[in-house]
Amino acid sequence: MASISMDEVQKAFGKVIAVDHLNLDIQDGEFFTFLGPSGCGKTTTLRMIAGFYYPTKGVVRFGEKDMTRVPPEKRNTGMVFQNYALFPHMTVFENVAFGLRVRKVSKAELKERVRDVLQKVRLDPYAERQVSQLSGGQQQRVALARALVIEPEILLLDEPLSNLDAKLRDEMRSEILRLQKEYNITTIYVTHDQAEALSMSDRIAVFNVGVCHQIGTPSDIYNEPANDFVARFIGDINLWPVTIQHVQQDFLLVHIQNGEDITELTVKNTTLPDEGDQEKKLALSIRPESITVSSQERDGVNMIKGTIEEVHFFGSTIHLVVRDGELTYKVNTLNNGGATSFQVGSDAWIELPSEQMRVIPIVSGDSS
Ligand SMILES: Nc1ncnc2c1ncn2[C@@H]1O[C@H](COP(=O)(O)OP(=O)(O)OP(=O)(O)O)[C@@H](O)[C@H]1O
Repeated sequence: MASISMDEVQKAFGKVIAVDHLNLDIQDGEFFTFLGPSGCGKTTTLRMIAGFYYPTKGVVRFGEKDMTRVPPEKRNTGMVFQNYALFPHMTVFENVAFGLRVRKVSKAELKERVRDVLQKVRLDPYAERQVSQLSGGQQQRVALARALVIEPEILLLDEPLSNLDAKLRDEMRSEILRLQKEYNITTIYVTHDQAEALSMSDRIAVFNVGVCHQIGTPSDIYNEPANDFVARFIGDINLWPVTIQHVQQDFLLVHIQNGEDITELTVKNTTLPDEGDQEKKLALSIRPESITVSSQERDGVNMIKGTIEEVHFFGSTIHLVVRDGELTYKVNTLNNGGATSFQVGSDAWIELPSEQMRVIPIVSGDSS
């Protein structure tokens, strides 16, 4: 096993800065995900860890060892590529054995190690099949077996499930997690799929345009997004430009513009961003499931009367859009029977709990 650190890493391709000022510490045995939209620098970062690219600036370490300019074959990393990169006309056995032959492992040991890993990925009955005769999911398992057979210290997975249909993807997610725990191997997983990242990872790094915006556990990232980019990229969210009117010991008084009017809300003080970030433009954020809704009149702090504009029925949950003047609120509520009283055009009382709202810096130039 190995820990990985990246210290002030930059990678430039000519004038394109693919990754900048990257600082990461990945623990031994951790399942760590790089998440972000297309072109944000995830693959470039993974390739710097694999050694396919060397950084333009900064240092990459495995444990205490400086690996910045060590070639890939001397790194002991196993990589699974998006398109699997298998040899289609070779058998499953030969594909998996390839890395061991390159490493001049004895015949007997090779046979044993390939058989063992094929069993672990549940492909032993297919050892003599040609790869071109396998399904997508089976090919994915061959790619995993090929990466694992060399007993790497670090497993690198680049969007490994993106070519599979939804059902197979679910199956392979569990399979990858099972193997990762069984081998107890430090794993880096690249994806643009937030559900995949949230459900699989110990920790996630969220990237956009070459910059890492936040590193944290799935619940940190979801519940306490560092800025509007992270908030918007992960899950659904209500976001409005906000001004802070008054800071009290426990509470902030904030204003959001509602057409010509102002909506005044009370927010728990602990959600104020760090001092440096308070210089930036700020947004108020709250998840749709954190807003409570009733079709009965209610009183209370941060209670808003609105009109239901949209109702989307999902079975276990109901998603509403509630309008008050120029502002709309996305509200997700559990279907507990009574929820059928939510009709388009009828009144609704929504409450924005003060401890569920966060004031976050706007970094993406768009807070709508
Ligand atoms: N070999 C290269 N030469 C020039 N530019 C590159 C090269 N590789 C990547 N880039 C650029 O660097 C940026 C980051 O690319 P990267 O492949 O790391 O993104 P990504 O997040 O993995 O995207 P995707 O999910 O689409 O694979 C992009 O702007 C890309 O065009």
